[in-house]
Amino acid sequence: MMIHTNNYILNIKELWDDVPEEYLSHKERYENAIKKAFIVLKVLRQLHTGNIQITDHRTPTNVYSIQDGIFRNVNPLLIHIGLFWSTIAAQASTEQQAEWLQPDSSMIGTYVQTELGHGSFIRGIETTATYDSTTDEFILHTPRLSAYKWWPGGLGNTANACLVMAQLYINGTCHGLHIFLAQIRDFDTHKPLPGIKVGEIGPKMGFNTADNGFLGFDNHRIPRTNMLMKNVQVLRDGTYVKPKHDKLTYGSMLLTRVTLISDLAYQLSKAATIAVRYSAVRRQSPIKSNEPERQILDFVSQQHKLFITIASSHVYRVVGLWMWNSHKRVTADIHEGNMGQLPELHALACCLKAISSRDASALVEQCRLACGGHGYMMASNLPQIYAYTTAAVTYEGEYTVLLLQTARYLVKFWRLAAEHKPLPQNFAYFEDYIKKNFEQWRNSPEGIIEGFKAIVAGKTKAAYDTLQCNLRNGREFEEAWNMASVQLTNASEAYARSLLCEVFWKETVQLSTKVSKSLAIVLEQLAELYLMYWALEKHGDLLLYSTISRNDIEALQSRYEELLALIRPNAVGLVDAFDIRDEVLCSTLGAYDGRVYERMMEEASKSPLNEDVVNESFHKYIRPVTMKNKL
Ligand SMILES: CCCCC/C=C\C/C=C\C/C=C\C/C=C\C/C=C\CC/C=C/C(=O)SCCNC(=O)CCNC(=O)[C@H](O)C(C)(C)COP(=O)(O)OP(=O)(O)OC[C@H]1O[C@@H](n2cnc3c(N)ncnc32)[C@H](O)[C@@H]1OP(=O)(O)O
Ligand SMILES: Cc1cc2nc3c(=O)[nH]c(=O)nc-3n(C[C@H](O)[C@H](O)[C@H](O)COP(=O)(O)OP(=O)(O)OC[C@H]3O[C@@H](n4cnc5c(N)ncnc54)[C@H](O)[C@@H]3O)c2cc1C
Repeated sequence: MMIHTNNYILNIKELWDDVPEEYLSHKERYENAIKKAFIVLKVLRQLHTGNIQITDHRTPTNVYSIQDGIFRNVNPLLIHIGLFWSTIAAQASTEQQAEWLQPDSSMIGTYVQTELGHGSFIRGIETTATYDSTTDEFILHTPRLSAYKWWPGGLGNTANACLVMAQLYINGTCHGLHIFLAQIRDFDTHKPLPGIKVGEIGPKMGFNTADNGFLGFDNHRIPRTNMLMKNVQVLRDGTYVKPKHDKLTYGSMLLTRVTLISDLAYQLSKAATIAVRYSAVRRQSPIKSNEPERQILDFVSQQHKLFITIASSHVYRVVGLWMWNSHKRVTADIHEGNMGQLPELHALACCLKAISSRDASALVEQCRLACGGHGYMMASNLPQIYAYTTAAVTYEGEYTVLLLQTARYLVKFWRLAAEHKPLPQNFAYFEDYIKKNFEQWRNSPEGIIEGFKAIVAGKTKAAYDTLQCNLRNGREFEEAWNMASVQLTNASEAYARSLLCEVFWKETVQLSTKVSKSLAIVLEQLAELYLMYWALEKHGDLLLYSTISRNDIEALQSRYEELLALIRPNAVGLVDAFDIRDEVLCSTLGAYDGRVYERMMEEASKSPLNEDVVNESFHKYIRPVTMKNKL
């Protein structure tokens, strides 16, 4: 059968709710989501086996975006598809993949790493996998409460298998963290297997359809061949064959951090679409008293809140793709046994994941606030997008923790520069900074990019000097590092921003040569707006570390305001171009037809509190008090 994926899915009636999910209980929400997840999984399997074929492209990307509308929250199988499968594909041996990655497999899996006691510091994970050579098995064990796995998506009720991160012990020696496939529920009855304690962790700020769970093992045995063995092996006699790089086990986190950048671009495009369309419909007060009320999008302060969101969505789309291509390149190198590019990829992924999630959650919230009171309604969908987006600041590596990883990388290059040793080309500006080879400030995108590099150099130097000073004062390295950590994270943040500006500007200039003149103008305006916005936000840093002057900053401010005016006529077109269907956007404020007030009234009529003209609580509780002396 030939189908158009979106139309096909849109026509599956059971996937679309009559009652908005906010009115369901915690349990009903999960059950509703799981019903839909398995309808979608069936479609994906049919696509995979060729039983249905598609007429549109970019599937499963299409399926991924349309699921937003289906779930309004999170697909409970997101981790099964996004992390369980992908980790097996990346870290299991060819034989294991052939066995486990069957399209009709009974396994529904999840990625089980975080514990009650440890999330960020994964070397502290306490779950153990001890090799028993007499039976050729690993024994998975949870030694204490803090070692209980806690958080994995889909673990609570859905998964019957999981990839578990545990400390590997062979003959009393700990070999560190490794990943094991463990069945946790019976495939047929779905009851937890003996020695497994599993359940759901309860309601959260968002992700309420993801049935995040807890898991404990009581000496649970799995075959030796269930350790993921592509990069590292345990042989039958207990011989441990080391990986080529000891962080290859962390590969799934690296991949998800890279993928997330694009996902956050998509979340930003949804928030921008809602807030810009609403701002074009909403009129509130005239600008001149004798004129009619104006669209709130005409207020320059409103443009300041929204156009940066449109621009940022493009930044993260472009940079997400750039990182995806780097990941592909580095992974190919790793296959060839060359690990040389891995540290750089890790450093970039860490700071870009941290900053993209922080930007995205701040900008989604800014869009919500820009919609005034109506943005506070669940029916606007902005609260859900915020709750989803802000979680990304924490999961897959907490914000500060990841920035500190990138700081290690920056400090290494600063040390080389300080010791006048050769530097790679992309850090040549460290040497320029040390030699005080400062460029004359230019009020242009290229000038701003240079300015941001000066900030990176200046902040890395400041952090490095503090570190050295702490060391000279007799502190141990780790303690000295902790004392400098505010400055270290500042340096990483600046590094991420300079990368975002440079990659976005260069890619936009390149793209502009391939599109129509009129489109090129708008794309360059957006890119320039992004750079100007951040130059103004960071003007204090530019004053400290670059050759910018007060006059330059004033000129930047004028150009920024000019750009807002230039973008204004195209604002609605720009968000329409994100091409997000109403069924996916799920917003009374952001629908394409602009019927905001009609949709709000229609949604309000779905409230169960409007089912009875007089709610029974009036008779039970209100009337006895208010009418007490009058009856
Ligand atoms: C229905 C249709 C669906 C269709 C779906 C289709 C597609 C979907 C696909 C994808 C989905 C897209 C997006 C996903 C969207 C949403 C996600 C949804 C849910 C969220 C799920 C969340 C999951 C999780 O959170 S899993 C748990 C994650 N946990 C963490 O991230 C922990 C963070 N901590 C760490 O990573 C580490 O502890 C640490 C901080 C890196 C420190 O590690 P440690 O071993 O202590 O190392 P150090 O001593 O600090 O450093 C030593 C040395 O190693 C280097 N290093 C560290 N890590 C790495 C690495 N990964 N790679 C390379 N090198 C590394 C480090 O730099 C240092 O080097 P140096 O000594 O030279 O400096
Ligand atoms: C919605 C959601 C979904 C998730 N899904 C999964 C999943 O599917 N599988 C899974 O395994 N896990 C999952 N997680 C867990 C997630 O990966 C962890 O919560 C995350 O890695 C952060 O760890 P933590 O909670 O231990 O925070 P902590 O590390 O306890 O952080 C608390 C504070 O301490 C600070 N801090 C910690 N260490 C340092 C340090 N070294 N230096 C400076 N400051 C530090 C942090 O900056 C932060 O401010 C999920 C979490 C959420 C919220």
